[in-house]
Amino acid sequence: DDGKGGARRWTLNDFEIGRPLGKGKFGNVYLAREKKSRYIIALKVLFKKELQRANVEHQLRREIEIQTHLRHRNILRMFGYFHDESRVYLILEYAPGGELYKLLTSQPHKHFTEEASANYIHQLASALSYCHSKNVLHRDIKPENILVGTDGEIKIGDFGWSVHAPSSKRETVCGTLDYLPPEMVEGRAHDKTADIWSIGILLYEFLVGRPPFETQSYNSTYDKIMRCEYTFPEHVSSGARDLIIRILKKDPRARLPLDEIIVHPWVAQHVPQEK
Ligand SMILES: COCCOc1ccc2cc1OCC(=O)N(C)CCCNCc1c[nH]c3ncnc(c13)N2
Repeated sequence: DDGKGGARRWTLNDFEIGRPLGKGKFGNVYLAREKKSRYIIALKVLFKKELQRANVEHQLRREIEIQTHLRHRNILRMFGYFHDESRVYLILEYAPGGELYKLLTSQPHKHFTEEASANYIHQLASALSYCHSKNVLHRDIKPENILVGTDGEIKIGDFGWSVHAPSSKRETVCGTLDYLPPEMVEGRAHDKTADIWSIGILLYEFLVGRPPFETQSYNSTYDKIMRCEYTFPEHVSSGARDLIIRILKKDPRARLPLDEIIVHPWVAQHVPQEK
């Protein structure tokens, strides 16, 4: 053991496995406790066969490399990993609040208050600003990948698609288009401004309860994203509309930069500034 805890050789024997926290694409996440320290963690178990079948081992290596080096209160820590003959295990910070989208759908009106939304966006923008300062893009920011820690702070979790900037990686866009900016929908080159777009989508979804371009079909969502066409329900305040309009610009260079999102008047009025 190198005493740093990060580089030591962990094995499954070092942990007591608790209840499942959720089922993912390539494996499940379990509550677990490291036996010696009694430290509670989340253990994500991935099956090597599944990873090989989907040809994502390189992506997982990149994700482990990235996430083990990121340190930010709003980014889910990855303390380390190990593997046996059939599985890869990720040792992760445990987020007791679970998935943010479950919190969103359990709200009485299916959307967060303006105060909660402003605090979440402030935390997301500072986490992304930190990632961008390390030249890391996230590229897959959606409520399913955001977890809730103790006393309600949020943690960006799944880094399944993060890459180093700039990138024109044309990974097959599986799943929803809702969070992708026009340049990624068209598979063109994208950079850090793609993450800024998805923060605008998330802010709209926190306030309204659904993403702005959601429709019944892939094609009509595609068209609305390309036309940047969306409307606000009347309960959304003018301050929140102003911020969203300044973020959801089709031209990536016109989008409000992260450090201006953090100090936007609508955010500042809801977030205690000493953070
Ligand atoms: C390649 O993988 C990279 C890391 O991906 C993840 C890290 C941590 C995760 C989930 C991750 O991916 C998504 C996923 O597997 N699910 C959808 C399963 C259930 C969601 N989590 C439930 C959950 C509740 N309290 C938690 N505290 C910490 N981590 C959690 C959770 N989940």
